[in-house]
Amino acid sequence: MRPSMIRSAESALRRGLLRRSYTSESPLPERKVAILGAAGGIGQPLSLLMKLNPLVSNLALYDIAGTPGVAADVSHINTRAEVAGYMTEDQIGQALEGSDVVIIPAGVPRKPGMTRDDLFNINAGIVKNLCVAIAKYCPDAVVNMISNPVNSTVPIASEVFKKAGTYDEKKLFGVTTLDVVRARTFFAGKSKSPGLNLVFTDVNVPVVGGHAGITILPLFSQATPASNVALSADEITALTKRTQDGGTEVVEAKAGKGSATLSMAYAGALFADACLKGLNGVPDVVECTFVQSSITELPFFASKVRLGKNGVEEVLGLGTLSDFEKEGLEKLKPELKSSIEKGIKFAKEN
Ligand SMILES: NC(=O)c1ccc[n+]([C@@H]2O[C@H](COP(=O)([O-])OP(=O)(O)OC[C@H]3O[C@@H](n4cnc5c(N)ncnc54)[C@H](O)[C@@H]3O)[C@@H](O)[C@H]2O)c1
Ligand SMILES: O=C(O)C[C@H](O)C(=O)O
Repeated sequence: MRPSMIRSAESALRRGLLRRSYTSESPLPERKVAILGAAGGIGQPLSLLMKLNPLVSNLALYDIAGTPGVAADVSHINTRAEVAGYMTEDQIGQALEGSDVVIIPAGVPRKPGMTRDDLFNINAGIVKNLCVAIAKYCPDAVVNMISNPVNSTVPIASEVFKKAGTYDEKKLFGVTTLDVVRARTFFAGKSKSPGLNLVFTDVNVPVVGGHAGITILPLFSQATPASNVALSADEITALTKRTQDGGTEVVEAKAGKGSATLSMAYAGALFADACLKGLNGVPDVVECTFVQSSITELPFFASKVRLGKNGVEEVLGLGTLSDFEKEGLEKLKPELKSSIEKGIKFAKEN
């Protein structure tokens, strides 16, 4: 199908989304999306948002607890996707079989005072087992890894897939979209300053590196639309720090009740939608994401990536960096390298 046909079908469906159900006459391709960890804080709103996405024809919701209720609830929404819930481990094969995209928000979230790396001991094993099942039941699927620490869970997944002989570096993505969403919001928030008038939904800011503390490097020098008033060095430093600490800001505000769930579900849905568009042949779909990369000396790195019919079509370069960003890039490398190596070591030894 031509990309223009897909775009107009999508737009027609979006316009009618809340008024009528999808009919089988639509030219959109069949696409199955599986969410692993679907009954959790992220999983539930993400399941809702994927049910609203007209590109999804089948939605498989898997969790070790609570999925029947979430699946029954979401399934009553009159949109295209057929919903099925799966709970016990012997059902994971049914959940995964035929999936085009698998989204993984399974695992424990942070509490105040913890780093994302403190989640490694529990989440590494969860992610490893889920990836073993993906390699077995849907080896060709595009994988969107949300579970933290992303800087290590993506390398774990790559090693599991290598061991199984199914690794395709074009199909494994660490989801860093929430960093981009935050950078956009905080940058556009500057419109409250005299002389700036940025519309939140028009703003874009690339965020590169990884997904933890200083490894999150927003490139405000490349923000679009460019503001007509240069931000001061102090303002850029403050915006950068707020983006890097965005997760911690939410963890502290939730005071022991978890980390970002609603904004993450929004970000996860945006990224999955971009992957589906790429698979469907829509041209010029570009998102920042943590992938196998050769744009720095590190084997995995988040940068702008062009998405296509086979997943990654092109890993785009970093562009021109300011001196402040160059310094941030050098500072983040040791931490990111050690998180990547920790994940690889775990997967090799377990
Ligand atoms: N990438 C990001 O930007 C980002 C943002 C926010 C949160 N996160 C991470 O996402 C993860 C989930 O966060 P949350 O707030 O939804 O946590 P949560 O505790 O609310 O939900 C996690 C869900 O995973 C399920 N689960 C646990 N083990 C499982 C398994 N083996 N198979 C299937 N499901 C399993 C649990 O039953 C639970 O429903 C955390 O690791 C968190 O740090 C990442
Ligand atoms: O901060 C966390 O622990 C969750 C997530 O990685 C986030 O950025 O919100």
